[in-house]
Amino acid sequence: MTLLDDIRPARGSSCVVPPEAAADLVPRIPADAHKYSRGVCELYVGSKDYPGAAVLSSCAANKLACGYVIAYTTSRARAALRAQSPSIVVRDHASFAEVRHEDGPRRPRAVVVGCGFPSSTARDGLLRELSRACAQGVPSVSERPAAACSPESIARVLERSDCPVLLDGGALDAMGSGDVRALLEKRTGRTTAVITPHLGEAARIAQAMRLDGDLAPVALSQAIAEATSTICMLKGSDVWISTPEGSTYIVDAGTWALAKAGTGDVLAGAVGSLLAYGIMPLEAAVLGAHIHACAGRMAGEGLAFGPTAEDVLDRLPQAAGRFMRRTS
Ligand SMILES: NC(=O)C1=CN([C@@H]2O[C@H](COP(=O)(O)OP(=O)(O)OC[C@H]3O[C@@H](n4cnc5c(N)ncnc54)[C@H](OP(=O)(O)O)[C@@H]3O)[C@@H](O)[C@H]2O)[C@@H](O)CC1
Ligand SMILES: Nc1ncnc2c1ncn2[C@@H]1O[C@H](COP(=O)(O)OP(=O)(O)O)[C@@H](O)[C@H]1O
Repeated sequence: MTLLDDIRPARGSSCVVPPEAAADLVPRIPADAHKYSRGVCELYVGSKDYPGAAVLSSCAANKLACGYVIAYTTSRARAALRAQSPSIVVRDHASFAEVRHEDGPRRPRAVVVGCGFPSSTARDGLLRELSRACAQGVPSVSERPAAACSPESIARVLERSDCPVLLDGGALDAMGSGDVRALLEKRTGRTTAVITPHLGEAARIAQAMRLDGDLAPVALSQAIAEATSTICMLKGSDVWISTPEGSTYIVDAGTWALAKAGTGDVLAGAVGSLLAYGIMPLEAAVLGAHIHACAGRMAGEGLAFGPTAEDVLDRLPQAAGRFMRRTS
């Protein structure tokens, strides 16, 4: 039984989640909390071409509920993160697959993967670039563009992560792999994966899985959630959040101001943080979408052309606080 059960739509239908219902999901941090009890969020993000997505997603995770953020990323993103947010622990991209992820209280409680990994469209170009680079001398492992986002790499992330996993950006191309879908199907309850496609990524997933890509957003989100056994957060002017059981929750609190590069990376990190704190995947998706929408509205207040993703990122803590005040 969860708080959202009160408004759960019947299989195949949808409902709008009012901000009041989302506010009920905001956890109160206990007075005796410590950084590990609040949860470790690990992010395997960024690439040579998109270090910024690693910075935005990791900083977003650090601004919400979890107590400890570890970013596995490329050298440029590590340098940027050290400068912008020294409280985030940074490690080499390649070491994600090598390190023994801590057991006990220090174990990751959520993993975010794929923000800033090139999509299949972008990857075709990068692969050509890689072949050219290889002809001139092999690039360092951590900078190899295609390695991190291959279906095999995403499958390894799923196999190694006994915790909720959120897949975004280039990691979403792995939905086309039967092996990856088999691993996702084994995940239930707390470890159910969350995926965060925008409409373009959703169309690519639908094509790879032979679903009808022309469906309206609610039906498309439901079809993808059921076919991939995930909580699908389909991102557009609203966020359509569907469960593998076939219900869709709509967060319609956003603003055109969020239509700006990088705001999706902020959303991924924010939801990852809530998952790492221990909030169940559906609830984390709904609450994260509401906090993100509220941060977008706050950041856009009085601006003719809206804020940047960095502005939205900066408003996340206050946006979460607004939800708490709404209930008290
Ligand atoms: N600073 C950084 O490091 C940043 C890094 N980023 C990272 O870049 C990576 C690639 O992600 P991406 O979204 O930029 O490109 P991609 O996956 O190829 O899809 C784009 C194509 O999809 C289509 N499309 C249709 N509807 C759409 C919609 N509603 N919203 C968006 N697109 C829509 C449209 O095609 P069209 O329909 O026009 O043919 C469009 O050409 C990813 O890992 C991300 O994390 C970004 O976050 C930015 C900041
Ligand atoms: N017109 C809009 N109204 C409300 N929210 C929007 C609008 N356009 C985009 N968004 C939100 O902005 C975010 C964009 O995510 P995404 O396309 O993945 O961006 P990026 O990959 O550049 O980070 C999503 O959360 C989406 O719901």
